[in-house]
Amino acid sequence: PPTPPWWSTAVVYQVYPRSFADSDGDGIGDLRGVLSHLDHLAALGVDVVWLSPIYRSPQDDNGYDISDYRDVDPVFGTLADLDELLATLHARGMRLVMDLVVNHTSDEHPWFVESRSSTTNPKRDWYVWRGGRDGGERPPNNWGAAFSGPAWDRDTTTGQWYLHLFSPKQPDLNWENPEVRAAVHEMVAWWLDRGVDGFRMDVVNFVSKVDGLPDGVVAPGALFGDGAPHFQNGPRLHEFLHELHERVFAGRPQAVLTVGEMPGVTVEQARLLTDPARAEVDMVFQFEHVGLDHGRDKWDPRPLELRELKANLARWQTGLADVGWNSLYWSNHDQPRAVSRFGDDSPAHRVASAMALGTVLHLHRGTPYVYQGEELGMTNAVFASLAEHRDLESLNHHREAVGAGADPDVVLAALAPASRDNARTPVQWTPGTSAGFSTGAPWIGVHPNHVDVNAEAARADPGSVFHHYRRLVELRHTDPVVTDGVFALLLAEHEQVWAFTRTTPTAQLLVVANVSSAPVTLDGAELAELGGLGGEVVLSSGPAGDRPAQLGAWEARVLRRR
Ligand SMILES: O=C(CO[C@H]1O[C@H](CO)[C@@H](O)[C@H](O)[C@H]1O)[C@@H](O)[C@H](O)[C@H](O)CO
Repeated sequence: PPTPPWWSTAVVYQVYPRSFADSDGDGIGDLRGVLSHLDHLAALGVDVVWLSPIYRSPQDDNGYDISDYRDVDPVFGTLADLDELLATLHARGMRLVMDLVVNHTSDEHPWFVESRSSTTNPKRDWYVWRGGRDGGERPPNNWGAAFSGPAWDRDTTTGQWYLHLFSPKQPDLNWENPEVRAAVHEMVAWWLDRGVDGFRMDVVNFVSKVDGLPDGVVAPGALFGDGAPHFQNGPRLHEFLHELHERVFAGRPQAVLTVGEMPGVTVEQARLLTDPARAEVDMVFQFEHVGLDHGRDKWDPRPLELRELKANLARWQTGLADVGWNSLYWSNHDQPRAVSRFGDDSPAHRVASAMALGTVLHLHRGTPYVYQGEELGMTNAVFASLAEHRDLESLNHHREAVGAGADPDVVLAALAPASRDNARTPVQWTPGTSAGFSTGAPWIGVHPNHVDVNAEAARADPGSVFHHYRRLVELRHTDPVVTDGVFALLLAEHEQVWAFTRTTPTAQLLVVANVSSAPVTLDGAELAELGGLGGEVVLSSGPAGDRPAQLGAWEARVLRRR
């Protein structure tokens, strides 16, 4: 059988540089800050660092708006710092995955500066320009942007409209133009020549838009049409990804990891996108499981049903069992903190629930991604005012909702569980000032619970979330069942227990976790379905001792069956 790709046994750690560690006291994390904490990552045992954008950027969307792809923004450091980080990671046997943001650039990127300068500029067609409706007075279609408002802005220079699925300072590139794709290929090759080991591709399934850019459906009460059906997973996506693979990744000395961030991608599409025979991407970030607690939208929460969550991840497991590969994540810089959203972040259950969530996710089949601070059980922010928020998505939503007549306090309350700022508070290294993140004033508030929740305390406590995650990483590195075992969900209807097996021809692991804050006793039928709770305990977050049918609150066990 073909040798499995290196990343099939890897665990990826996501660094959001702005909030990881600040080395120069300006209150903003930077590359030397990452360098100064590599011991932490090495102790955790992770194999790959995914670095959110550090490129030159006006920072309208914290770096996801790039004005120079081949340089590092001074707020994060220099190219030399990045080269040093890359060399140091490699020397420690770790790899570096960069963020590739090429659905759009910054409006301050020279490409766009040229493109907007005149309708005859050679780079005009590098972006998506249209005349507009009603003699140019109204946008070309009714699409809304991801960060509120219309997806089009009218440019004063030529009076034409340009498309921006995100902020007006993030104009979409026109991937229909082969010059654009060639420029992207060259830039990606430039980074690979510098030795980077892969790319997380930002909203890469948005690059192919449907011809004619038709209007979207306007949901009841919505201000704009939903353009997603016309720009997600578009008609030429597979072609563009395969071309990028063939032109840039194929035949490289280093085996490159590629993961496509793909809101709206389905299992069926992922079977094609991640099929090695099709040479498109290695894995995708799907969004279904991080949308189960959304009502109308992310600001309209609805209760999360465990059965739905289990069933969703199981569907991706079985869907990619014979072809392709899954990525596994609870959170990232766009999602609330895992323990607050899926666990119980009260002092009584924070540690156990963080461990249980880590256990069930890391024992699924696929490549796990750990978001900075998840290994410490960091929790959602506790902002008391709008002034403490920083993320344009949250601030724009508040302005738009209040502008449409909503009560400001009600909207502020809706930000609390869902805002991306929850993931962006500084990493808590110590119980000291600013949690050891910076000697200056942090760009966003440090969580007050850092006095207890911090890396220093976690590293010193063998029973901490940190050491549980370290053991999960170790298990993935040492036990082939974790990478290869066929997944089978058990007790699918149980409202508290998440149980499944991973089976190879010669071995089997049973994973069983109580993902609730109340103890649970399994009845005879349930125990029978599990084949009992016996077996060698490979990993457990609960108290030792033989309790054949009980699981404490948030208790997780990994048992070797054979
Ligand atoms: O799907 C995306 C794309 O995110 C990527 O693309 C965005 C634009 O580059 C960027 O803001 C994000 O940080 C990056 O991860 C998010 O916008 C998501 O829908 C939203 O944040 C959930 O509320």
